[in-house]
Amino acid sequence: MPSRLSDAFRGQPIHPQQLKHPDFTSLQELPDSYAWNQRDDDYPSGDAFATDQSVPIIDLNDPNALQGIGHACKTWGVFQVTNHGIPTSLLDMVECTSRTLFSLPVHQKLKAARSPDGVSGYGFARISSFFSKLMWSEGFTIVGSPDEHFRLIWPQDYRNYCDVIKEYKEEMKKLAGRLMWLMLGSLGIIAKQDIKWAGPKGDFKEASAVLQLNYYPACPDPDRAMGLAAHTDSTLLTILYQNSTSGLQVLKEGAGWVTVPPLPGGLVINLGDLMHILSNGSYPSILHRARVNRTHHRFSVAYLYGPPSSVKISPHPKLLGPAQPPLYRPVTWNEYLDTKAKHFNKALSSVRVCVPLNGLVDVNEHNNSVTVG
Ligand SMILES: C=C1C[C@]23C[C@@]1(O)CC[C@H]2[C@@]12CCC[C@@](C)(C(=O)O1)[C@H]2[C@@H]3C(=O)O
Ligand SMILES: O=C(O)CCC(=O)C(=O)O
Ligand SMILES: [Fe+2]
Repeated sequence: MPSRLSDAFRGQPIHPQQLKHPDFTSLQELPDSYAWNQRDDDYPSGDAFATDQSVPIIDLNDPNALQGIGHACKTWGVFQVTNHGIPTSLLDMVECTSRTLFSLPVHQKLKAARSPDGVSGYGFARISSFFSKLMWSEGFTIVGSPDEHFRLIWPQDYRNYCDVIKEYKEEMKKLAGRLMWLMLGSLGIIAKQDIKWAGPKGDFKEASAVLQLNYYPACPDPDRAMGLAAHTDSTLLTILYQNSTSGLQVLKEGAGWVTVPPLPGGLVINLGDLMHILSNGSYPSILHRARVNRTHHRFSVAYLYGPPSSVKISPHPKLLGPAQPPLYRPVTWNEYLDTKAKHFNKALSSVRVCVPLNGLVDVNEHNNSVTVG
């Protein structure tokens, strides 16, 4: 099992045909390979339902933010934050970098193409291989430093772009650490020593992260196209910046697909599968997708946040008891990414512990170490 994030997909290369990239600007109508039918997506499709429910908005300066976050995590698995401390100028600069990158001619972007078994670089979303139709989007994944790839794209002036990305990642890391403590606090986990990997200062210094730049070109037939198909993130949490064009939708039980409207200066926080595991199933990971727009391009930037590569995430001992056995076996982020690359939306159930009728807890698949009587 590879231990570095950049090697996560060595065993699951993407088929070369899925790496070909069209020039979206030259397409006047939607090619059949991009036209989705309901059966191409496993989940309820069509327009977002008319609903009066909306994703919670939490003001991080509010003294009641912790309670609000706890409620949002339990009932939604997603919320938006304001007063998060990330300067608007930095959000603008990242959007501008992304806009400049995706506006380049395809042959230029392909100089930094993601390799079939790699994580970093330009290409389709990793989940594309699970769908028979193509997604109306382009992505650029950054693991560690963007230098190597940006130098291939902008040989003269890559440094300024790299600096923007580095600053953005640093600011996101601080915010993610803060959100981690709020989420953990809302679960009743408050002591620094309860999460060893938070480090001596409790700043989650060794945490891992991946930055994903997404671009959704304007689309001649948006109702039949799909920007990014329904998925949960494999992360602990994801901090998503979206520009002023809406497109993000989340699936809420009882309400269907709910659009998450862009909030000026706001950021969307998605709970990922690892947080679901850590909370022993009490916080859901949110199923979400991105739709596209007839006249407007859309950009989003996802900061995908997980534990240090060597750390196994498991249901937190503070949440367990005789009546609350662990529902999931321990996994590192890399092991989970490998499982996700094989099983996609069945990944969570494939790391779920089987609870037989005799009350003994056993674990399925690769792990044979946990038996709780
Ligand atoms: C660390 C990762 C999470 C991610 C797969 C990846 O290796 C790098 C890209 C991430 C992303 C972004 C778009 C949606 C997603 C499902 C995908 O296909 O690639 C996520 C992956 C994930 O969270 O599992
Ligand atoms: O573009 C969006 O709104 C969603 C992006 C996303 O889900 C992701 O990058 O994981
Ligand atoms: Fe996502």
